[in-house]
Amino acid sequence: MESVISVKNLSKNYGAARAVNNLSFTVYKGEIFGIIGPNGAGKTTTLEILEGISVPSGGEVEVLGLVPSKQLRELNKKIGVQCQATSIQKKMKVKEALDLFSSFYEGPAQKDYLIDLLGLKEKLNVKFDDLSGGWKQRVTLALATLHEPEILFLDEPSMGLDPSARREMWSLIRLLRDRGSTIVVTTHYMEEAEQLCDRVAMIYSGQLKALNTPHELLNEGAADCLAFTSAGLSREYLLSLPGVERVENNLDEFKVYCDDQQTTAFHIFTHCQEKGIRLADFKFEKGSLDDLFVQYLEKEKIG
Ligand SMILES: Nc1ncnc2c1ncn2[C@@H]1O[C@H](COP(=O)(O)OP(=O)(O)OP(=O)(O)O)[C@@H](O)[C@H]1O
Repeated sequence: MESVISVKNLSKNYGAARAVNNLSFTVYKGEIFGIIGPNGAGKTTTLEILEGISVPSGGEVEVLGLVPSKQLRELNKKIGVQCQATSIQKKMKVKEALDLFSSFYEGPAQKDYLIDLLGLKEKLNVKFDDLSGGWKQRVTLALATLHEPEILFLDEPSMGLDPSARREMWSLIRLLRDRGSTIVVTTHYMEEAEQLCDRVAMIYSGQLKALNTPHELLNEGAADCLAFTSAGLSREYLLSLPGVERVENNLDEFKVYCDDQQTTAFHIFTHCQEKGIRLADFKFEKGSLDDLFVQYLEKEKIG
């Protein structure tokens, strides 16, 4: 596999605060690489260093064989960065924005192709500010892709989109990947990481906590859970059962994360039978990346 981004022992300090702390990873050509983490984890800072917008405090970064902080002009010809919707003039029409951005690039910009691919034809004469959130994201995606970048950087590309617009956005991102771009994407949405990304780096407090395919991350670490409703069971009782790692509840709705669903279910059923406690909507659920993420955060708090 060809490496297109190499990050070794990267750190970034803001005064005494460490936004990124000894981070190392490699991104391979043609993959959708996700960076996930809670607010303040260091996702945007990492992305900005890769894009050459921010200078690292320590470590080594190479993007397509270039050092972003020193070779920005060359890098900008090869990478695409999705800008925030707020950075486009509100009154500018979609067509005008596409023309303006195309004029920044020397080579033949693939404007017409992108208009077709992203279905922008019907919106060309609409002012940017009159577009819905989903359409704004499509336009900023097109603007970042006009020069057929080798790597496309997307910071929270589906932030604020409804579930159907989010799915459409994923399809578009996959199309761009299938056309040959490598995609680096940050996200808060674990479902997005699970559905969209080929590999995912989980970061917390600027440090890498896990890096793998979503499937392997789940196999390695995510606890499965039992979900049910019961007015007669307490959180304390459930936490006292062997093999139970965590209990989430909202009034009488419970999620019990455990290492062996069968055994834990057996304990709960036996207890409820003996005490005459009613259980409803009992389900065996697979762990998700969301669950895995909460597990990491809880371990971190305890540690
Ligand atoms: N320009 C700056 N000056 C000082 N501190 C900063 C600056 N930019 C980021 N930070 C701090 O660095 C840490 C990482 O911020 P960053 O924006 O990279 O996190 P993030 O994972 O992208 O968060 P979010 O999901 O909220 O966007 C935070 O504690 C943040 O407050």
